[in-house]
Amino acid sequence: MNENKIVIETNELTKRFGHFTAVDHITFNVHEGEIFGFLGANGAGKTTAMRMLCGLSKLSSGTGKVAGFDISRQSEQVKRNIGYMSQKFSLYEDLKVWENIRLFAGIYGMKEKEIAAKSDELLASLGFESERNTLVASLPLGWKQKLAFSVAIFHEPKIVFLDEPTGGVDPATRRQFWELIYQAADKGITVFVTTHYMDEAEYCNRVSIMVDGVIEALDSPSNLKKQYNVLDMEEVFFKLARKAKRGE
Ligand SMILES: Nc1ncnc2c1ncn2[C@@H]1O[C@H](COP(=O)(O)OP(=O)(O)OP(=O)(O)O)[C@@H](O)[C@H]1O
Repeated sequence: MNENKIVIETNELTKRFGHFTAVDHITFNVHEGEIFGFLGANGAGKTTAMRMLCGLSKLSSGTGKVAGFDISRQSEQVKRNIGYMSQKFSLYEDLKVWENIRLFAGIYGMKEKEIAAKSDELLASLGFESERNTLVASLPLGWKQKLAFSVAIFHEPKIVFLDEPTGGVDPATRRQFWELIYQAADKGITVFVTTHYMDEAEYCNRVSIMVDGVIEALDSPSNLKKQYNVLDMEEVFFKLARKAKRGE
């Protein structure tokens, strides 16, 4: 991680839907190569904030920069420099494994030759060589998640945004997924990840915890545990999230 280089910065970032303020003046920075956990209870505003950071949703007020580009005025450049994996899934179920890789790499403007060489490498590193021609629909969920993540970083973006990437799989499969996250961070890719699993929060360099649209806490897991005088992130989260009015 390079603490001298900021790759995500927001200043009073806000999103309103009518009279309801979903994201309420949030301000924070993320460093290059950092694994940044973006936590909050259901409805806290994580997805809404992430969509603004990815250039997918207009800000109501405030400012933000991602990979050096202004998220309001340069949203196209933002999109070209990031990877995104949504909780609802980014792969086409009715396409084969290699067709998905080629499709997404093509969207990001990669050349056929480069795609062919890198997809062989990718399938080998995932141990998926024999699944090249398998329809994604028939893969187990944990495999789909690994493939979706690998596709999201195939074009080597500066930052990858992961919205609850490991929902619905067992702890061992989630740990395998986190191995991929660490490998990406080692290559200098910044990882911005939302999760409801507190064991995953422990794996992050820093985490922020959102409550009702506001960032209530932001620090490393060890500092947060000290600050709240508890033994694990589950307890930190519980202390903060129980204040939430949303979702009651
Ligand atoms: N398009 C919309 N119109 C009106 N309200 C919305 C819209 N999108 C989100 N909201 C509201 O904004 C709040 C924040 O939603 P958001 O999906 O960002 O939360 P979240 O923290 O990602 O929750 P989850 O963990 O359940 O995904 C919720 O109260 C939600 O109902």
